[in-house]
Amino acid sequence: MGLKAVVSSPSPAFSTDESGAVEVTNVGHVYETASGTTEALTDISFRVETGRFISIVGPSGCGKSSLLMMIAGLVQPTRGTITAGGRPLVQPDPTRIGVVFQDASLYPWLTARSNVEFPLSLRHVDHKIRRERAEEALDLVGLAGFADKHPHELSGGMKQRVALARGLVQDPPILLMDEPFAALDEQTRLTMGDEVLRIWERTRKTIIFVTHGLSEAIHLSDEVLVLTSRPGKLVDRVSVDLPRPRSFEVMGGRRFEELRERIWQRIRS
Ligand SMILES: Nc1ncnc2c1ncn2[C@@H]1O[C@H](COP(=O)(O)OP(=O)(O)OP(=O)(O)O)[C@@H](O)[C@H]1O
Repeated sequence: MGLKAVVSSPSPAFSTDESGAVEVTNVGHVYETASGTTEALTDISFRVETGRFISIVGPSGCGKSSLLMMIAGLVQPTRGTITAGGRPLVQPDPTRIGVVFQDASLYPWLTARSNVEFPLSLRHVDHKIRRERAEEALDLVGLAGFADKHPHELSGGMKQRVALARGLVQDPPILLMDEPFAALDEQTRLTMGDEVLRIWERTRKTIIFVTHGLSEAIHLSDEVLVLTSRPGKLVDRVSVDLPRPRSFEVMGGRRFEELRERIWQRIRS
């Protein structure tokens, strides 16, 4: 089986497996454009252990997406270093890091299956294996019966599931998600959050999730990283000490409110 299912409990307190670890050390990024320079991020350092679910929150424009793009190897930091699985990433490598963006970015002329297969076709993976892996990934995201549909035949939530399947198809130990559900209605968003948790508990990938939703960040994560406004700096790491599964009662409780308040205060400051 390509997409490894792990049956032990999620969120180990300590993991010696380095494959899904992410280490960001003194990272900064300055964009240089014709109209001038923008310092997006400054001096960011943190480590994420294998199998942890981390969210990144902060005001608009504080550099959350830039940070994720750097971890993915899509943008190079202008300062500092980033390692994934103990090694630097000088270019995108979907076998090490899968990425899911807000916009599903599916090819409209391809079926769901072919969209998911696409990164494997680029690597000239054998047709039969490609198909098997794509179907396995679609199954994992709950779209087993929809492989032959085209994007226009799918709802917004289903398109995001296809994008998630595409991010998972090469079974990377690390998955980066940049506001993946921001364009969805609230109900679909909640369902998708539960889906991601189910997949995370089954596969135990390291997940780094960017969101504007503080409740969403608390609901999903082991830890929430809080960035300040531009240039983004890491001002707090909030450990979410709520039991899992995060039931309706847990999410409506006093501790949840305390965590939300702390994160909100840090963002405002
Ligand atoms: N390619 C680029 N060229 C120039 N400036 C950029 C580029 N990408 C981002 N920026 C600038 O860098 C800063 C950080 O942008 P980024 O998109 O990383 O922030 P963000 O926290 O993800 O924002 P949002 O929450 O609104 O999505 C912003 O001021 C943005 O305008």
